[in-house]
Amino acid sequence: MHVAHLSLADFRSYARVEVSLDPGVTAFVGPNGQGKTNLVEAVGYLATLGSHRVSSDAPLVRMGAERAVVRAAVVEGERRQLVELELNPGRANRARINRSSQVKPRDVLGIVRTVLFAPEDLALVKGDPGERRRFLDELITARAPRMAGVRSDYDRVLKQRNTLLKSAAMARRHGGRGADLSTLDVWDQHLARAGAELLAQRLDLVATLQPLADKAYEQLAPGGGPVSLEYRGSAAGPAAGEGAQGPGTREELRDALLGALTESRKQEIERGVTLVGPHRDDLVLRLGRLPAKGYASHGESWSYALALRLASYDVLRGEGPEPVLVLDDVFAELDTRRRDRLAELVAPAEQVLVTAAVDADVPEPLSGARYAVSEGEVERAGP
Ligand SMILES: Nc1ncnc2c1ncn2[C@@H]1O[C@H](COP(=O)(O)OP(=O)(O)OP(=O)(O)O)[C@@H](O)[C@H]1O
Repeated sequence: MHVAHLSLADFRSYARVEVSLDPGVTAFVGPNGQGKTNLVEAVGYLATLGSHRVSSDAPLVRMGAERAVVRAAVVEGERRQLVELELNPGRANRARINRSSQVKPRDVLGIVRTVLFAPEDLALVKGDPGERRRFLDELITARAPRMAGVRSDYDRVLKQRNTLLKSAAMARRHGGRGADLSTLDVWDQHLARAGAELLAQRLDLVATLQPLADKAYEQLAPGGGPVSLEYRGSAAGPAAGEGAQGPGTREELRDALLGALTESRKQEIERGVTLVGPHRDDLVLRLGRLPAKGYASHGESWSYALALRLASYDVLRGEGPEPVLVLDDVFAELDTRRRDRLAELVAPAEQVLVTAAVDADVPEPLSGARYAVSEGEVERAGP
């Protein structure tokens, strides 16, 4: 698939901007802070309903404006669809497909598919487990958009369960008899059901990613691997991910989560927080025998992050419409060898959007359409 037209209103620094795009490579080039990333961030938002830079929508709305609108014409084979998202921080966002009446924002997921490479990706390797969970969850949602609903169910149940545990912990600390925990069993059931679904998808994804990430790393840094991915579940036992060879059944995973919740209940009531479940899990990335986090060099960490994104691209491309590749400011961060390898690997994709401060940062294999971005103006600069 490719994005044929992007239209923004009050998004980030843009009051209004219209950009027509062709398949193949398009580079947005211009000095720092001119709005290049803002453009590709909007494309990413259509694919994930989130930004790769911020966790809330408020910074995406132009300062002083009330709402932002992101619109795109998306072409998949013979089919052309128009997707529109209206961002209303503090209120519900709205969405439309083909100028229809309103749909739920989640209904647009799957129309635009992206794999986005950005300097922030280094945190996949060096950052906290939350970064890697987000990576996995965004990818499982791109593979199966209905997972957006499962994720939000899980988050909602977790929040309610935590509120209950917190009030129990507070009551204990203040010498009371403790809060009414009779509903905890019900929350456990809900949490285990949504958690098992999430876990099953994550385990399946990790098994699918593993050989692809290893191959991608070898292409980027020959001889530097192997890389291996291990899902580390907070609920002990193979069914829940610890040392798992493959995903267990939903029932096995649900039972493992329920068992772990029962085991840690006393501690959870003391601490006032849910201690087991997919929200506490991690993806351990190894390079050779060592964990990449804490051991890999800066260059190796970069190669690892790029390999994870390339593997994501392979997964999505193998299962559905080809995603748009977005490379936001990554080439300036790489040495010549890695930069050339990456460029060769992504060049054949149906659509590649690149941002760079100067022309020289766009490698040769990615020569294509150019837009100059300066002071909020986006102008075709070639060819
Ligand atoms: N909500 C907002 N309202 C108005 N301006 C904003 C908003 N969010 C970001 N900006 C402005 O957008 C600019 C940053 O744009 P962007 O991140 O796209 O830059 P860039 O061209 O990619 O730069 P670099 O090469 O440094 O990454 C900054 O000047 C910032 O002040």
